[in-house]
Amino acid sequence: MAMATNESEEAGKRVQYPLDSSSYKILNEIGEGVSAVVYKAVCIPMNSTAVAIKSIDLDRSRPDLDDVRREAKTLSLLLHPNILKAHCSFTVDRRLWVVMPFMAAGSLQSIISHAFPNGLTEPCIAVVLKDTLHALSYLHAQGHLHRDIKAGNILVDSNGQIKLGDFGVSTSIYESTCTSLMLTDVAGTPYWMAPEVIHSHTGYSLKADIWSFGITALELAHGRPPLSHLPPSKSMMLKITKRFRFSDFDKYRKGSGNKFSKAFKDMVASCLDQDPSRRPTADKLLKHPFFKNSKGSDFLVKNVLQGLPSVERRYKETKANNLHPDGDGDSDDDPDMDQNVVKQRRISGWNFNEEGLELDPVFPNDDTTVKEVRFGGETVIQEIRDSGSIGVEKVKNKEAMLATLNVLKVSLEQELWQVKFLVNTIEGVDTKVTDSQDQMPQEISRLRAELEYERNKNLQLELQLKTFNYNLSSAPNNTSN
Ligand SMILES: Nc1ncnc2c1ncn2[C@@H]1O[C@H](COP(=O)(O)OP(=O)(O)OP(=O)(O)O)[C@@H](O)[C@H]1O
Repeated sequence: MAMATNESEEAGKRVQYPLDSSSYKILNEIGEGVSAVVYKAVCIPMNSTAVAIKSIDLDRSRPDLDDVRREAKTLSLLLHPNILKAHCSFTVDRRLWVVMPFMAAGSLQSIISHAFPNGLTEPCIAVVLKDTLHALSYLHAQGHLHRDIKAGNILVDSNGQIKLGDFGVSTSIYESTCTSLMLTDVAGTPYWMAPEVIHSHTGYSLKADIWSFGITALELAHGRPPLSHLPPSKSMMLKITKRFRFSDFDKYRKGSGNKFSKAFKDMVASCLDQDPSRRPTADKLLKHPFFKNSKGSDFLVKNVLQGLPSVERRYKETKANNLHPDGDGDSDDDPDMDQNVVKQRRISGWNFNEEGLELDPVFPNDDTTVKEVRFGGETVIQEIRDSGSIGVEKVKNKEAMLATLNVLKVSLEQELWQVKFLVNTIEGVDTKVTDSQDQMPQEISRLRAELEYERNKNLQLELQLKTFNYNLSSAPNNTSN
């Protein structure tokens, strides 16, 4: 496939980056997406300038090829200091190489997951989000939706400069076949998707980016997006069936009620309005009091980037941790990582956290003979190891608890299925995606079975959510709207 672009502009001058792979020397792997690997490399004929190369597997992303073309086209037309513009792109065997400026600190997602697991402070969030809004305001003025706003797509360079990247699913409302400037296809990453993108019969428009922007604000504040403890399909369901309220997410972190300023909460809440027409535009958000005293990029360097390991080192550590969650990863020279590992090894059980709809790890204290399970602040199961008996204590609101636990059960079953699928894939058991004609029927029936499985689970889930919502609305002290 012949597909090559060369669009780089530096300091007002057009700079031609070479369109052949031999001009680049790959140094390290620094990230990976669904069907792409990102490398740090140098461009040899350009005084060995550092670049990032996103190498997209065209076979694995075949259905997304239009996205790839769209990304190249979109980027070639945009020029803004807060938008990451590719230097060039060309094909290498069955892969598309997109050569980009190297953003030395990597993505905000990689930064928070490594160094700020509980989120950034508000002044740091304001710096990041303000520049993201500048990029969004420009994009929207050009009639473009980004459609994948999230911390993983906000990149930072060593000077603390912020750039919005990854235009894989972005699109122009003017290219849409609808006359009402509305789109109808589902694109983006589930946790950050606006409800109308998932569900609406009437389509969605620029305000879908504003929803994702609000979710990104929460992601930066908490270290992860809301509902991310659920598998993606379920987070979508919850978003559709239950109004998402900022206060819901605020409860996730114990004692965090006063953690955020009124201005921050107000700004996020306005982005997360279920009604897209009531969400502010990017331009209006820029005038919000939350951004009034926003600091500059130096502040980010001092408070976030200083002391941060390189993006390649962070990626290596994350990969090692994912491969060896029991701590056999490459952590020899990092005491913080060792501590983490010790913690992970010492988890003795899980407590169900009703408010967060998730499991909290239990760290054993040395003389524990009693292992308890708590629900809604109450001990409901006490295991006394000496006698070997398990006692079920007070169970308040049994039905609601059962419905919630059933939702959790389905979630765990799905995760178990995903783990099995991964194990099979790694072991090479009948899960290889293949192009070969004679293996296609086998592949189709496998996919059919997978689809059937997902459909059944979703049906089950819908039923459970109905019961759950019914129980909530019929509870005597119900205050939800
Ligand atoms: N230009 C760049 N400079 C430095 N690091 C980069 C650059 N582009 C990407 N990265 C790193 O690579 C990681 C993966 O990027 P990529 O765009 O492939 O995936 P993603 O956006 O996280 O996932 P996906 O696009 O599949 O949803 C990023 O999180 C970031 O840390």
